[in-house]
Amino acid sequence: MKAVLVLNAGSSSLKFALYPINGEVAVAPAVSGQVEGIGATPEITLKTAAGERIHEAVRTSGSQGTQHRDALDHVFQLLSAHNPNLDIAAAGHRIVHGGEHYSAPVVLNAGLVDELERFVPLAPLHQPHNLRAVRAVTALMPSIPQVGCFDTAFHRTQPAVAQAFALPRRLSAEGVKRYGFHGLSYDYVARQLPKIIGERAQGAVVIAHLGNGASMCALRGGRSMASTMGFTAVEGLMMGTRTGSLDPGVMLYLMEQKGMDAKALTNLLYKESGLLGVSGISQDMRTLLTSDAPEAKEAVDLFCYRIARELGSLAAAAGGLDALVFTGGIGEHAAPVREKVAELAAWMGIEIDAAANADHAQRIDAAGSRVAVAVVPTNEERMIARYTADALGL
Ligand SMILES: Nc1ncnc2c1ncn2[C@@H]1O[C@H](COP(=O)(O)OP(=O)(O)O)[C@@H](O)[C@H]1O
Ligand SMILES: CC(=O)OP(=O)(O)O
Ligand SMILES: [Mg+2]
Repeated sequence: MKAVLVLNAGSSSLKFALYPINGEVAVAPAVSGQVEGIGATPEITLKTAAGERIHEAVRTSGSQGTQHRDALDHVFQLLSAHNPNLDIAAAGHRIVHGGEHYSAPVVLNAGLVDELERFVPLAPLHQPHNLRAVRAVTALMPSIPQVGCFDTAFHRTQPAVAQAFALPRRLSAEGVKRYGFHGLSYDYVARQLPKIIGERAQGAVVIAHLGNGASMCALRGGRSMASTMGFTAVEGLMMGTRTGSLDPGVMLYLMEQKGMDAKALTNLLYKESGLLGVSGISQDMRTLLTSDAPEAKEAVDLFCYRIARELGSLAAAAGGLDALVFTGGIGEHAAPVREKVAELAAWMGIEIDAAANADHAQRIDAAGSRVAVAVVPTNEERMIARYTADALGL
């Protein structure tokens, strides 16, 4: 079987897939799986080409970086053990930050990978793992071409005003501006929408990508108009372990009054905050939704409140609201989160059907809802496979 290998390293997950190619990329992967729970207790799930399901713990310890590395080794081990006849023609990678210059998928080489290393400080939970995956493939299969697909690319259609910070011009000229992330996910979901919400897909749409990393995107005519994430993937919504938007004055206070340096602040903003920090219990929405602790409820309530607040802001950027779409691990699976957001956004004409929501149905809006509400499972891997094949002319 000739196939494209897709690797998607998220902050808490490593998703992978093998898409057969036979003239064109298959719609469904022959083999797929993910390591979940990186940062806590990672477990790998693999669906083999024979339909067998393998689920096991990833032997690892230590930091998130070590866990990502062990997860990647485990993926390669399982893939080669279960696919002896595999012919990998190319590899496609999710690369979270492409900066100003990479607004389309690119064929990677060693020099380019070194250049993309510059963005590690702007995406410390992702970029190192994305680039490690590229280097690991080079070491194992030096002759296969590799393509990088950027999370930031989809947002380059945003008007200049949506990408600007109110900073002095010299900093904006250096590229200190809002980039936006989760673009592969928004791209995939936007392409599904016409089938699900009809012509409203061309109107004012807000997609909420709620995973361990979480952001929202306003779209018009299927193109990105604004996003909650900015220069880095820490702006915007509250996330699993990230603060989301924070009064910059808090950082000045922490530096001046508490003597915190950049490293300590990075840890605080990216790793110790969000659902984990507020609950003091877990970064995992599943754990919080089943906990009786009041701190767990407070964390979930804040998470939903922030989404509802940003929804108002993004509707302003899109010039209205015809549809709200949920995706990502939490968006696809956490009915109570969707319910709470809908309740807070009822004033915008959003009303959901409780039974459809509990079933995670594709359309969850109630009959009288002015705004269409949908749940669309994302598929960043499919997007990467397609971009990789296109970039290489496979
Ligand atoms: N059944 C579920 N109910 C509630 N939350 C879930 C469920 N399944 C997954 N999640 C949440 O989804 C998050 C992971 O989302 P995902 O999009 O896969 O993460 P990443 O941002 O690492 O790509 C987990 O942290 C978990 O909180
Ligand atoms: C950009 C980002 O936060 O990605 P993820 O949700 O996969 O962690
Ligand atoms: Mg993700």
